[in-house]
Amino acid sequence: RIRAAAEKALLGLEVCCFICCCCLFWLWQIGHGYRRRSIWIIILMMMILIVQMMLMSQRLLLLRRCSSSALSGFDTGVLHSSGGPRGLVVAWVEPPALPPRLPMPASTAAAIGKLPALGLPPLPLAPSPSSNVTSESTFTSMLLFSLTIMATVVFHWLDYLIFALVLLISASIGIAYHRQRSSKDIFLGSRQMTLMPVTFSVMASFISAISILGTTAEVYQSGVQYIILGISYFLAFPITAEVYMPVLYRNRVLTAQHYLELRFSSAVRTAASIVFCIQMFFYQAVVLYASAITFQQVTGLSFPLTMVLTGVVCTFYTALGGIKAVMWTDLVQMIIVFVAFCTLVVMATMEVGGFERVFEMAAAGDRLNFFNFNPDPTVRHSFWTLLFGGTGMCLTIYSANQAQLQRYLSCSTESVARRAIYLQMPLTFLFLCFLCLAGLVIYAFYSDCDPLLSGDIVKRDQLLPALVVRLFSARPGVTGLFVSCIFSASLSTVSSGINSLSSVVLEDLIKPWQPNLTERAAGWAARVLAVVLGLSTVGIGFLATNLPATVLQIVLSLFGIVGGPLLAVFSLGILVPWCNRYGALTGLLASLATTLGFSIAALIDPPPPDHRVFGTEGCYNGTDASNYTISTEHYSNWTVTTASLVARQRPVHWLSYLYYTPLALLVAMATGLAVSALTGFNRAK
Ligand SMILES: O=C(O)CCCC[C@@H]1SC[C@@H]2NC(=O)N[C@@H]21
Repeated sequence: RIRAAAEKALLGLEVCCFICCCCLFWLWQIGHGYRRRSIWIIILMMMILIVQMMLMSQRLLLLRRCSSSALSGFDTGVLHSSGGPRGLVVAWVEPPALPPRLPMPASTAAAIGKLPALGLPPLPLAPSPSSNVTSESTFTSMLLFSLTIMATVVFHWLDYLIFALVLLISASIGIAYHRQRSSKDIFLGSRQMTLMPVTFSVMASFISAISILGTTAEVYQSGVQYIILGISYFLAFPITAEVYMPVLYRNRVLTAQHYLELRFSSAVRTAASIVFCIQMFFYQAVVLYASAITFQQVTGLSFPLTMVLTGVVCTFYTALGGIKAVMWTDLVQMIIVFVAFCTLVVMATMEVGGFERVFEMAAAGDRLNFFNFNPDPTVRHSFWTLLFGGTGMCLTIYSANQAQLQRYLSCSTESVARRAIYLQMPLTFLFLCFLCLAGLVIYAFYSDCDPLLSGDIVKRDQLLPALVVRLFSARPGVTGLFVSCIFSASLSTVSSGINSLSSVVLEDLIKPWQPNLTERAAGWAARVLAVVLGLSTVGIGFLATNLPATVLQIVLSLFGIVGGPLLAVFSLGILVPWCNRYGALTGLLASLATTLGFSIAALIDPPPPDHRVFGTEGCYNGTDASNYTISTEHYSNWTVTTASLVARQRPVHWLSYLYYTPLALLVAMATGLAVSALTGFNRAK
């Protein structure tokens, strides 16, 4: 313990010294004429520091595991130590396997067998030390959980190499584009961007660890019907390309909100900018959180460290290179994500017995449920909610979000922007198909023992990393590939988010009050803002540890609750020529109040989960049959509550979260038109 504390203190000291040196060096460089070589020195120092942090953090965790097993009286393994290249600890050897599983008592099996017939999820396993952690779902439990698995997962040098290469590529592109001077360069790449980077950047900006972890978890727990969302792409993207994008492009604005000032008033612009900032802040935080939990699970690095690492790397290249760096790194990162993820899915499919076996298991577990035509709007996912709600959700992302609109505005011509939207459409759909396949592979692997119920993981979002660790931890390079994929997906999203946030804060919130800001000063302000906003996002990311649902559902709800009203105000501007500034402002606020009201009501009185049955028969360790009795008692309360929820008349606030955007559109249109009529339509001054 003393050694661990000393190592920690040393690491802290090292990080502080490094940051101070970098700042001093940077200031000195600015004072003495900037030289490109100096950046490489900083990058090199950073790489050394990162590798050092990784090695030290692993050593710390092994030390901690060693001391905690000694303290708890369990002597579960043997720690082999030597002065090998990895530092203090070289290997952790597990004790002999537990005695074979005993058959489950017949009475217990019968009781458990009846549960699915009642439409209820199966029995959770007996409370074990790890499943106690499951129920906590707090930041502390995440840390505890990480401690239990960290020592068993050892990142091979090849994994580190792959990962370091990915980091190096992103950072170098940032450096290559560091010469952006004005805010127009930094935010719109001087309006010279070409088809390829724009296409991949449009795709990458909203495909992060959230889509990867969340979609796979969604398919695992509720089946493949989520793929219907892909059909909504074929509605939403053409609408974006033909209706929303041209209006914004032709107005030659620097931010999307600027259009709202031209069309309505500065008050509408300011209100919309604040709403956008709130949305993006929380979104970025969840993206960082999602990649950090994967990172922690696979590499063994601590959760706070991975949060800071992700945040710092993308803040660095965003602040340095502006949108050009962001878009070119997006291109590289998206290629890495695509290739790495598809390779992994195919490899995992082979590991679990091939495509046929995956689909067989999925069919047996009722996961091949493509079509649910139930028109009830309170059904979380049905064909209709996914199609219409999904179209609305995609429109909030692709038609009314500065992060995307910035990409269209940076194109050399309108036709490039339009072609980019159409080109990324099939690619995004293809990626969704791979995500759904990955969800089915997870199901095939865990169909007889749900890892959440068995206490192997603490959140559903950890299903995919858990599978990768189980299947590939012995194969050098594969886990590195997976982490690089998650990391690249998140870097591209967070960097786009930081760049768009700083553009909105500078152009829509600061410049109207400081109109005399010179171009050079604005360029520097943009960089400082990127650093401040990037680091603040890391701070907020720590709050994301207590989320009540999967990261995907949380973020898609956020897009509906906050992005829906934003889409509504753009739609009022573009589609409703009679709407005036009063109508637009009231429409925005009324729709925001409505979506917020619905979501708060759903949080207070949540709908019952619509998950399918999870397998547990394979998890029974059989050492103590009385565990089941304890669980049955514990479970009966839950059963009664859930059964009463299922039987209850479904209230309106159980509205599917995917319908928040259509709801916002309806409310904004109605109030916007009514208020415009009352205030004399466009005659109002
Ligand atoms: O991944 C994220 O950061 C947020 C989720 C955004 C969902 C959109 S819908 C279109 C595109 N396809 C996906 O699979 N994810 C994004």
